[in-house]
Amino acid sequence: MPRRIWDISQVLRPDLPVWPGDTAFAQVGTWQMEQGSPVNVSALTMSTHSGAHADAPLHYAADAPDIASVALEPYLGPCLVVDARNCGALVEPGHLPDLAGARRVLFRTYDRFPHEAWDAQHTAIAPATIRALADAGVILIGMDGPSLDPQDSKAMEAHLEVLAADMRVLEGLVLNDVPPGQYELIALPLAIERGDASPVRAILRELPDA
Ligand SMILES: Nc1ccccc1C(=O)C[C@H](N)C(=O)O
Ligand SMILES: [Zn+2]
Ligand SMILES: [Zn+2]
Repeated sequence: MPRRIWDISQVLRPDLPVWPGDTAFAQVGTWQMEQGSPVNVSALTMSTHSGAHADAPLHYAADAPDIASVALEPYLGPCLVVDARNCGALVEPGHLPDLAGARRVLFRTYDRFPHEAWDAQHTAIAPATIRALADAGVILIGMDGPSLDPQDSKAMEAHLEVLAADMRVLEGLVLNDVPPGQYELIALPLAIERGDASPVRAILRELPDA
């Protein structure tokens, strides 16, 4: 019996909601078969933070590693999905379940992911929660919201806690159809030189039978 896969990625498309003022996703044909080319080739324009993506430490620290330099281990392996839909503005330490030794934790904050419109009021992760996860040995934090910090944050406190613990980040995941529990995460970033982030094709897969 094949292990079930949940695709937790957003579809990258021209009307993809992006951070206010950020680069819209665009795709332009450069060679087209309908114009006699033997192949179709296109060019993409997009924010590094489009859709489901992995932040590089470079995003929140000017001299920190780019996305091409980070080790890949955090982005694949056992993972805990947590239902954090009723936490209000911030996921606080008191909202954490027993992590059961999880090294990768994904937070679901939406009943239904807002595919059609940017959510400026998205739930964020309290800095104290990041610290509690780091103290528990977590190496990767993911969420369905577009940022660990509130949209109007200037201090970027959650990201700076991630930096202090050298944790890795996934944002913009789609967790609508994923029950809380244990999975295998696969969400590898592209090796983009000087990249402050990279889109990922993120999936969860049923764990193999014990
Ligand atoms: N596109 C941006 C432009 C400016 C500031 C933030 C963003 C974000 O998308 C938030 C980002 N994903 C983050 O890691 O917090
Ligand atoms: Zn980001
Ligand atoms: Zn971020």
